[in-house]
Parts: sequence; structure tokens; C-alpha cells
Amino acid sequence: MLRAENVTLGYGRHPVVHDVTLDITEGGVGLIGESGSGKTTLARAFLGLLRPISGNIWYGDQTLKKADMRMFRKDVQPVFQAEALDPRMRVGTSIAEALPRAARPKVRELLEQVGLDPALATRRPHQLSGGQRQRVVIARALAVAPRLLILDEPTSALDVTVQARILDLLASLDTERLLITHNLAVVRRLCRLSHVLFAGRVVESGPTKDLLANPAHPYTRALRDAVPKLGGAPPEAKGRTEAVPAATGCPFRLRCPLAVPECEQAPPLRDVRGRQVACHRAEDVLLT
Ligand SMILES: Nc1ncnc2c1ncn2[C@@H]1O[C@H](COP(=O)(O)OP(=O)(O)OP(=O)(O)O)[C@@H](O)[C@H]1O
Repeated sequence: MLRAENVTLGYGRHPVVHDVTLDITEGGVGLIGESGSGKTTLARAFLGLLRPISGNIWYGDQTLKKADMRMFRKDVQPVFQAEALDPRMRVGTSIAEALPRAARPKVRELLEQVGLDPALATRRPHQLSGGQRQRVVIARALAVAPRLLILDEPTSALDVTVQARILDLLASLDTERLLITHNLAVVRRLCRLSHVLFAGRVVESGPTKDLLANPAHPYTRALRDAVPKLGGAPPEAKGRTEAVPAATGCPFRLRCPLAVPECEQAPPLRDVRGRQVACHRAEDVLLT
């Protein structure tokens, strides 16, 4: 439905996402990476809010530049952070605003669809819990019956039990999703495929379960190992976590515990056992 093809993105003339190609396919697609890796920038391009410096975003068989944007806005909806709800507006009105006039009675139905009591429609956002607010945001996005939701950290402001219920809700919708997060548990639940971004480049892509069970890129492995285990010791710092991305060669090499002189040459994305990896040492990473 949406495809980024050799997309380079930036602000002004400064590129922050480099030559990314990826498809949004069925079963959920995750974009994983640390803060500043370019996830939101890529999501903004998929929403038509940021034009590529080079490359194209394809919507079906048209580039976004040429597409019918009214149709596009009906098909593709963002799920933003709950804090962005207008604090002065009753939540029912917020949802109704997203609906055509004749469809306004659907507000009740939408609230029910996201597991909220329709009586909450008369409340203002501050009179709801964080989880309820996030459900309102999802109801608003669903108002136009989109085919794809683009979700940027949809649960990061919520505590773990509320998070789990929102994930159940998202998993139950038959809408496709592109999900941006640094929470690996969230992509594991909601995305069949994932792409790991480091310094604006895709360093590993593949089925989420394989990628997390057995990473082929040292950065994916570092992300996975950085998840604290309940009741366990704090994660051990591997490599030099403070190092900035290398400007030449593999961008991860200054942090990488497996770096070798060959890493001064940029590794291309290549197929390694069912996934795409940009690492000269992917086979060794899989073995260790
Ligand atoms: N409006 C902007 N103007 C200039 N630079 C920006 C702007 N927005 C983001 N950037 C820069 O682009 C890079 C990628 O940012 P982006 O927000 O896409 O990262 P992210 O992976 O979504 O991070 P986070 O998880 O913290 O939201 C960062 O270096 C950031 O400083």
C-alpha cells in the first residue's frame, strides 16, 4: 500500500534518513531504533508531511507527489500522542470533528469500538485517564475507516498494564499498521516485519520474531540485550554506547564490539538467512 523507495529525508539541506527502501505490508510493520535514529522523520514522509530530498514515497501505483491527497487522508491516518488532544474540547466533539457531518452519530459507536463508555463523550481530556485518552486518539483516527494507521510511540506514556490493554485493542483492529517505537515488546506483539534504524539507515530488516530471537546485526542485538529482565541484573553495557555514529563506513562501527578494519567500508544491505542485514560480520553475529 505504501512504499519508500531509495528515500533520503532531511530538514533544510541536512539529510537525517539515508536511502531507505521499505514496504508497508500486511501483518504490521515496525520501525525500531533509538532516539534520533530517524523513525519519526520517516513516518512524517509516509504521511505526506515531509517531501523526500531524493527518492519517492509510493501510494499504490502513484507517488505521493501526484496522488489524490483527499483519498490518501481517508486511507492513512496518524495516531498521535494523547497530549495533542485539544484540552478545551469535549472528547466526543474531538472525534466528531474527524467525521463527515452526516456521520456524527457514529461517535458513540467509535467510543464503544475502542472499549470506552460512550457517556465519556462529554468529558474533556483532563477528566480521563492516560489510557482512556489514548483510546480517544485511536477512536479519532478510526473515524474515517482508514486502511492504515501510522502509530508513533502509541503506548510510551502509559503504565505497563494500561499499555497491555491498548496493545490488545490495536491487535484486535483489522486496520494495517506502521508502528514506531523503541519498545521491542510492542513490535513483537503488533508487527510481523520490522526494520531497525541506526543513524537514519536501515541496518536490519526481517520477520520480527526471528530478528529479536536471533539478531544478525550487532546493533539489533544491543537493542535487544538492553531490555531489562524482570528481577534480573541491569543489562551489561556492550561496546561504547556513547560513541556518535561514524561518518564513513559502517555508522555503528565505533560502538560495535565486533568491528574489524573492513567496517571502514560501508556494508551494503544483503540477504542473510531470510532477512536483510547491513553488516560485514552478520554470519558471526548469528553464531555468537
Ligand atoms: N524539525 C526538525 N528540524 C531539524 N532537525 C530535526 C527536526 N526534527 C528532527 N530532526 C533531527 O532529525 C534526526 C531524526 O529525528 P527523528 O525525530 O526522526 O528521530 P526518532 O528516531 O523519531 O527519535 P525519537 O525516538 O526521539 O522520537 C535527529 O537528529 C533530529 O535532531
